[in-house]
Amino acid sequence: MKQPALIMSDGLTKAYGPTYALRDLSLDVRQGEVFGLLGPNGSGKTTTIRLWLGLMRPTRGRASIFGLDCWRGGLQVRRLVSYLPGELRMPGSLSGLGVLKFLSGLRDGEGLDRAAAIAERVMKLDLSRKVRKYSTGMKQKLALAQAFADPVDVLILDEPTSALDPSARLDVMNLIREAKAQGQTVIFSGHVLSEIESVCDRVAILRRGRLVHVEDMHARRRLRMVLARFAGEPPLPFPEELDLKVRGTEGAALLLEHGGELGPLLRWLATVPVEDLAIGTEDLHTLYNQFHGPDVDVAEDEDSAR
Ligand SMILES: Nc1ncnc2c1ncn2[C@@H]1O[C@H](COP(=O)(O)OP(=O)(O)OP(=O)(O)O)[C@@H](O)[C@H]1O
Repeated sequence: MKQPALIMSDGLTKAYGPTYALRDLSLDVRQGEVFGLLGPNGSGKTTTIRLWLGLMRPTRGRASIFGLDCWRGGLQVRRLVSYLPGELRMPGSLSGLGVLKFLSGLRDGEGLDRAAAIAERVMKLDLSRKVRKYSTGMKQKLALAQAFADPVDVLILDEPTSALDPSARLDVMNLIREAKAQGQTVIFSGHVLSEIESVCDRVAILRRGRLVHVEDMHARRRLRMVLARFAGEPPLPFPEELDLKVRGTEGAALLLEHGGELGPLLRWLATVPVEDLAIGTEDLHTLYNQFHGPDVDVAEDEDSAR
């Protein structure tokens, strides 16, 4: 069953003079899902997040979260949502624990024990050290510990792993899975496709301020790519019940997309003259490259805001 929409955006637009940072975003995020925002630098991810948090006023359109208008109800929205900004500023004179006390104090101290536990046990931080002596990655870990501990239903994380080493990245993916298991909705932006692939329920791809694609990752994980070289002509048309489509050719082989069950496909393959066969999955890179690969013509996006 589809979850109800938690965040609704309708024609959401932000322009700076003649430049669109975001244009006509109509997109819903459902309650309880892990939602990824993907796109190259400057594609509008942070703008989307800041509009959803009511940190800036839309030029046109609107967004709501929990039914509250994100801009007019911004203060309330920010009480209900935990936000990890892409650029962190922390008072360097405080210790790690001091920062957690300060941040959790904004929510009446709730979440401090959990934040300290995540920071020490998962992120392996020394909370007695002054934050000015923390590395960039350590500061990001500290802020993440607080974000995951906040007693809220929604987490919005702007590039949460940008400064982290590979093992800390895995820890963050596990914390996102735990958050989802507890019923929280998690939205995060990023550039590491494998991370997004591993945890997201759905992914939105942005290009130059426009939403160009939304992918259901569950359907994608079920999708199989079949590379088959047939003796003679390929046995077209394929039986309808197989859910098999031709994606293209690779040399003498056909590249097929298969969305159905494996059993019927294998049984059918045993009845046709296949000379060579490979079955695999398709990673998110292939999809991303359809919108951002070297062959993509972006000239059609070059509109002015006026
Ligand atoms: N204050 C501003 N004034 C003018 N243009 C801005 C301003 N803030 C953002 N922009 C522009 O809006 C566009 C979208 O920026 P945004 O920060 O949303 O991108 P992003 O996808 O988050 O990028 P990154 O991956 O680098 O964080 C960019 O072209 C950027 O230059």
